[in-house]
Amino acid sequence: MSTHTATPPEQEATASPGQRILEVRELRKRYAADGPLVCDGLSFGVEEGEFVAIIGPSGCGKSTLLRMMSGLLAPSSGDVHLNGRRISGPPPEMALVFQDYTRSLYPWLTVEKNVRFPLAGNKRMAKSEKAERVGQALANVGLTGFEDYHPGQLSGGMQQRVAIARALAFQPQILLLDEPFASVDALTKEGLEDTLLDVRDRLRESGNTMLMVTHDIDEAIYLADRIVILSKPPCVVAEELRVDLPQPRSQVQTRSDPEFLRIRAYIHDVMGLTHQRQAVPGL
Ligand SMILES: Nc1ncnc2c1ncn2[C@@H]1O[C@H](COP(=O)(O)OP(=O)(O)OP(=O)(O)O)[C@@H](O)[C@H]1O
Repeated sequence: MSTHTATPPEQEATASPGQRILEVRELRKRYAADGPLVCDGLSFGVEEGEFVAIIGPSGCGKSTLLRMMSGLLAPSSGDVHLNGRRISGPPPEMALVFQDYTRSLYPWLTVEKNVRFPLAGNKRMAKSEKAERVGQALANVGLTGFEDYHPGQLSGGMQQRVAIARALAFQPQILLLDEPFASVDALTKEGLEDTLLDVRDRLRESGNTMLMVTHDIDEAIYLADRIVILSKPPCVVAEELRVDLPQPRSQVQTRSDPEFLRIRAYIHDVMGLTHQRQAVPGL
């Protein structure tokens, strides 16, 4: 635990009262037997319906953790349980959205076919249900009317919305997002954050859970119900914080809420980012 001095935002020590669906237990990772330890015993849980953000310093192991949680990367020790079952490969209840949408979409397929792609192999699902899911997912991200476009005809932000729609059409119980908005400009990013919150509000009743890795502290506070802060490498969980900001969130009001600013100051302190700027002589 860090030796931070700021007061933690007032909160209860326990997580929200949903059912715990994902459990990370004592995860350790070395990429090579003689290589450095990247993760050193990470443990935390995620409740059904929560939006959890994972933040930490650059290179601390956030993507490594997410890949282990999605079953794409085997831990050196420890394990991840989803719905009480140990994950040993990508589980069917999970979908992923990555930072680099240019590599996650098929440029030769239309938007509609890109979003339908993960459902295509499901022989037991009726064509009409696939069409309904694709239509609903595109509506959820505000892309109705763009079904016949190709990714190259869309802006970067729209392409990332296609990638989110594709994950949603799959109707995952849990959606994992790895720095999904890191490659878009600041204004587009705000729009995408709000798209994600809208989607989340619409799916909240069905228990949809979201877990996002980001290096952007403000983004984590704006979006999440709870934040897991990782330490410098080899990473451990430095702190878990509940974010009790009013819903629905607003880019202007939420970000200027005194509680938002207090949480941000606290996280900076936990992460050792609180610097005092020195006056430069002569300026
Ligand atoms: N495939 C790999 N083989 C060997 N080392 C790796 C591999 N992938 C990541 N690493 C190392 O693991 C450490 C953590 O990397 P990771 O990408 O998980 O961090 P991160 O917190 O997501 O970084 P960033 O914030 O910069 O995106 C780094 O030192 C990185 O060099």
